[in-house]
Amino acid sequence: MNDMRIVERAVETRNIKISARGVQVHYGDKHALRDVDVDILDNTVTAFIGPSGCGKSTFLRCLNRMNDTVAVAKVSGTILLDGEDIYDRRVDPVQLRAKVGMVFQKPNPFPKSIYDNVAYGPRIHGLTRNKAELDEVVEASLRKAALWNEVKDRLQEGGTGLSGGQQQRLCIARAIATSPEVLLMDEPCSALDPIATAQVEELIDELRASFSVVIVTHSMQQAARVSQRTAFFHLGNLVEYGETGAIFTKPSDPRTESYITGRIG
Ligand SMILES: Nc1ncnc2c1ncn2[C@@H]1O[C@H](COP(=O)(O)OP(=O)(O)OP(=O)(O)O)[C@@H](O)[C@H]1O
Repeated sequence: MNDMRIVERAVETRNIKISARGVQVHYGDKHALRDVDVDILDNTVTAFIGPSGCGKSTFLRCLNRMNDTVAVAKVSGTILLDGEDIYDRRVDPVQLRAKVGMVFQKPNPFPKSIYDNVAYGPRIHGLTRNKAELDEVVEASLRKAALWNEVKDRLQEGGTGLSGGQQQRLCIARAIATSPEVLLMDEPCSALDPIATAQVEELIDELRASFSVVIVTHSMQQAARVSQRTAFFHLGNLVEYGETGAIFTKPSDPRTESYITGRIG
């Protein structure tokens, strides 16, 4: 019986990709995030939900040190990626962001060709040795992002000339071209129509085979459709975290229940 418990614990430990403890964020005097503890699992889609201003994006941005770029932001606590402290002085945030990629709310392709958008990360991180290898990475990333068939004959055309949904898939291809271990998505479908949204949701489900995906969403239907784990934030606190099905069907905190039934929002 004891042996059994040891085996179960070992499996759980191996599956933790990011472990956050006591994370606090201040923007000047504003205490935006309070004492957040959470373990994010590998090969899992984790959704962050909660009312506007509750700190979802703030916490997401802690996970690849994007808050470093906000002068007034002060982050404390511990965040481990595979057991390594990402806020350790020796960690280069640019290298970290290649491992923990990010896709933003509004598609933001660079004013470069479709090819160069995807090749950008592998080039700056020196991930390929020659043009043939780079071509392979570009093609593989565009295929994973379900965009290859639509753009393969116009790779030298500008990325900004694509439709909104295609641009967002191009940004996903750009983010996955550096072979990240975690992909952070901040409301990735909010600028997309229902068809493009469905394509990106399908893609998210496929991407979890390769890495851990964390998505901030205002849509509870989307959280229920794409995620296996859900974290509910309220007024800077992580109120409840667990299996998505359980959070939506039998939340344990009354604040979660009020939010998912539409009483607070
Ligand atoms: N750069 C900033 N400077 C000052 N305050 C900020 C900054 N970014 C966020 N905040 C504040 O921190 C709190 C949390 O914001 P955050 O963007 O994380 O919330 P959110 O849950 O993602 O909201 P939304 O769903 O509206 O995007 C809010 O009160 C917000 O006003």
